[in-house]
Amino acid sequence: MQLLEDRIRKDGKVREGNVLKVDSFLNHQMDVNLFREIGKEFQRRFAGEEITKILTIEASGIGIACVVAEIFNVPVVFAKKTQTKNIAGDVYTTKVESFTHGRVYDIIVSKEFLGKGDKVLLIDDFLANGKALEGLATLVQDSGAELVGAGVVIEKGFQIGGKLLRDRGIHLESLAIVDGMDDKTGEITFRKQ
Ligand SMILES: O=P(O)(O)OC[C@H]1O[C@H](OP(=O)(O)OP(=O)(O)O)[C@H](O)[C@@H]1O
Ligand SMILES: O=c1[nH]c(=O)c2nc[nH]c2[nH]1
Repeated sequence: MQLLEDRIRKDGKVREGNVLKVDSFLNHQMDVNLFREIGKEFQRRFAGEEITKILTIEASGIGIACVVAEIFNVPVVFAKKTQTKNIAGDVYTTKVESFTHGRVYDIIVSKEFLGKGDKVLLIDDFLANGKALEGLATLVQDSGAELVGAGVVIEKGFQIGGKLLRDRGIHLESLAIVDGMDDKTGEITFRKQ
C-alpha cells in the first residue's frame, strides 16, 4: 500500500534489535485518517469473504482493529494480556511471548465473545515472529469459530512470522512488508507486492 509505505519512509525510525518505531502515527499517537485508508484496503483485500467478527490483541492492535471493524460493520474483540476480576471464569487462553515487552503473557478471551458460528478476521499492527497472531489463531480454533484470515499493517518480512502463518495456510494480508532495515543508515526496503 503506497500511502502506508510513504508514511513509514517519512516518519518511521529504525532502532536496534529489529525494531521499527512508528509510534507517531500507528501505535502510540494514531493517525485515524490513515487508519481509515488502511481499513478500506483490508476491505478490498478480503472482499468476498464473510466476516462476522474482528479479533485483535491488546494493546497496539486495538486502535486499528476498531477502525477496521467499523468499516466491516462487525464487533471487535481484543484478547487481554492480564487476568482481571471482571473477566474471571469461562475463558479461552493461550501463551503469547510479547515482542516488545520481552515476556510471556497468558492471553485470554471470554467464551461469551467468541465461539462456533463466528467467522473471524485477525487484525494487528505488526507481524514479527508471529507469536501474537499464532496465539489469536489458537484461541479461534479452541472456540470452534472459523478463521477467515489475518490482516496486519506492517510485516517485518525478514522475521519468521509471515512464513509460519502462510505455511499454516492462513490467508495473510500485510499492507507493507519490510524486507530489510538498517539501524545505522535508517534505510528501509519494502517487498514489491
Ligand atoms: O509477531 P510478533 O512477534 O508476535 O510481534 C507482533 C506483536 O508485537 C506487538 O505487541 P507487543 O506485545 O510487543 O506490544 P503491545 O502491548 O504494544 O501490543 C504488536 O502489537 C503485535 O501484537
Ligand atoms: O512498534 C513496533 N515495532 C516493531 O518493530 C515491532 N515488532 C513487533 N511489534 C512491534 N512494534
